[in-house]
Amino acid sequence: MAPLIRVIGSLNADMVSVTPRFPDPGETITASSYFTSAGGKGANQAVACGRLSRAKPTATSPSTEKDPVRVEMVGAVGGLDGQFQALLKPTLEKSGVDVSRVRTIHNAYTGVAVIIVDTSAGGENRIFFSPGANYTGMQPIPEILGAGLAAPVPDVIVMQGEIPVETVIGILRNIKAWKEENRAKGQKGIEAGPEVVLNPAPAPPGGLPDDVYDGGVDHLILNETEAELMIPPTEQLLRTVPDAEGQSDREKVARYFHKIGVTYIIITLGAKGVWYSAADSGSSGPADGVTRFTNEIPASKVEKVVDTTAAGDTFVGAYCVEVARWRERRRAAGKAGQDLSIEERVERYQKMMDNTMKWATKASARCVERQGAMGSIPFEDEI
Ligand SMILES: Nc1ncnc2c1ncn2[C@@H]1O[C@H](COP(=O)(O)OP(=O)(O)OP(=O)(O)O)[C@@H](O)[C@H]1O
Repeated sequence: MAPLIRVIGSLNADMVSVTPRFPDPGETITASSYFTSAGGKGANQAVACGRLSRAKPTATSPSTEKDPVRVEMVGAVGGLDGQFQALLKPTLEKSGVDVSRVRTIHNAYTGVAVIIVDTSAGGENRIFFSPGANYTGMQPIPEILGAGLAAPVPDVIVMQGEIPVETVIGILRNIKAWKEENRAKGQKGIEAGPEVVLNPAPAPPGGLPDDVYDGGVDHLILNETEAELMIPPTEQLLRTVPDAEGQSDREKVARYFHKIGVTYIIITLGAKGVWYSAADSGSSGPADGVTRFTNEIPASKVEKVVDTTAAGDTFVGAYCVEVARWRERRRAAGKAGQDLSIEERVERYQKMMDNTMKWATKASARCVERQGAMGSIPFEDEI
């Protein structure tokens, strides 16, 4: 059975008005164009996972993959509008995403991002996000908190910050408790539970409580702004990781999150590329006993930067597809490779991480060459 990725997050309708300038207070100006599109960080990342594990369907060949990575979306939409049926469902399904776990909240609206693009300011935008069902339908009730581990338990769980932070925390604590129980029963490595990828965008002010990370988050993907917002003030940070004194910002971030239990910390650097730090942190880490390794991978070459929206979501999707495939390979290998020396395992994991970063930077480079958000996310055969 192909590996399963479950994305738990937001679904939005993006309403985009393109204008020659932003209106002043009290002023009405006529937009030069308007369009709607499917959006939301959750839905974008689900679409990225779906597309980046499939070839683009064509009229003669609707699906070219026999057993591609399975992708599920968990989220909530409103019943007071037709946005899900008209906009989100068709796009998600055409990208290979199973939407049967998306709930409809009858007395709510689907989340909306009203986006104004100012053509005189080089396409700069202003965004007004109304969460709607992403909040009312994703409150931390037992059904939602159990969504991560609902059968069949996925290989990879992905979350972002556009649903209530209490829900994100509750889901992470449930996963952590479940994995701890499994480990106590002697289950190790991929048997102990899913890999959790957290992309805290937007970053919750003050970050998340420290206890959710160890066993709750295996992979943390942040851009530079989010990295800054997710760590405590320096004085407090240095109490947790005194050896980060005098280190660069990214080193501080990595040392801090490794210390509180995260195995992979990935900081995306926009046009500069990406930096990562990987460390041993138990069974889901590179390998028991492995020391830490870091690397910076430059951004992939771009013909012309057209629109960087959704570059981060494309990166996350590409990364998650690779994590799902690592697990598939590990499952297929069984006990093979377990007798490697620590040096051999480090070399193997470093190669795997570098290849994953190169693939994810290539995928996000294709996205920035195209106009739009969800529509600009490429399929696997377009990389
Ligand atoms: N101008 C660019 N040229 C090439 N690659 C880019 C460019 N901008 C972004 N990327 C790629 O996309 C990845 C993610 O970009 P970035 O760090 O801007 O994330 P982000 O802030 O989450 O993005 P966004 O919020 O715009 O979706 C980068 O690591 C890089 O590989």
